[in-house]
Formats: sequence, C-alpha cells, structure tokens
Amino acid sequence: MLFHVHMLVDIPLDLDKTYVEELKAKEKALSQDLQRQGKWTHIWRIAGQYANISIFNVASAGELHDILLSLPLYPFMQVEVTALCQHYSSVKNEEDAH
Ligand SMILES: O=C(O)C[C@H]1C=CC(=O)O1
Repeated sequence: MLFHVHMLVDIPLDLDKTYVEELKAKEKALSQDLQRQGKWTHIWRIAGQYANISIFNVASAGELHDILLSLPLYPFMQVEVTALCQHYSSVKNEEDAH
C-alpha cells in the first residue's frame, strides 16, 4: 500500500543542541535503512520549510503507523497521511500501487 506523508518538524529552540543532533542522526539512519528496505520510497524537502513530503510503500496502515511512531523526531512532528491507490489514467505498472 502506498501512502503520501507530510511531516512538519518543530523542535523547541531551548532543547539541548547535542540531544537534537543525536535525534537527527538517529532519524537519518532509520530513514535511510527504511529507504534501503524499499519501504520509504521517496523523501523530498519542501523548499523553505523544515518539512518533507514522503512516499511509503508498506503492507498496511498499521505498519505505517508503527514506522511513524518509531521515528526519533516523531514527538516534534505534525504528520498528515494520505492513502494512495492506482489512478485509472496512470501508465505506471500496477505493482507500484500494491
Ligand atoms: O528532516 C526531516 O524532514 C525530518 C526527518 C525525516 C527524515 C529525516 O531524516 O528527518
């Protein structure tokens, strides 16, 4: 199942800088691991914002939920999820939508 996910990050300015850098390093490592597994298939920075648009290809909404809540920066994120399905006009292989 494909999901479009919008993540807006808002880290309090008074949080310990070293702790924040550790969280970001852990987040990057987990994100890249999930990308290599093919579960986090796209991640794009939204220009001018501490936010990203991502595409996840996972087995279920439950799996996506577990991934999102496991992200080290999750406590500082607003997350919006949109489930995607094949558009009848798409020429892309249907495998992408399953
Ligand atoms: O920077 C972000 O957009 C938040 C988060 C998502 C992946 C990652 O490495 O950090």
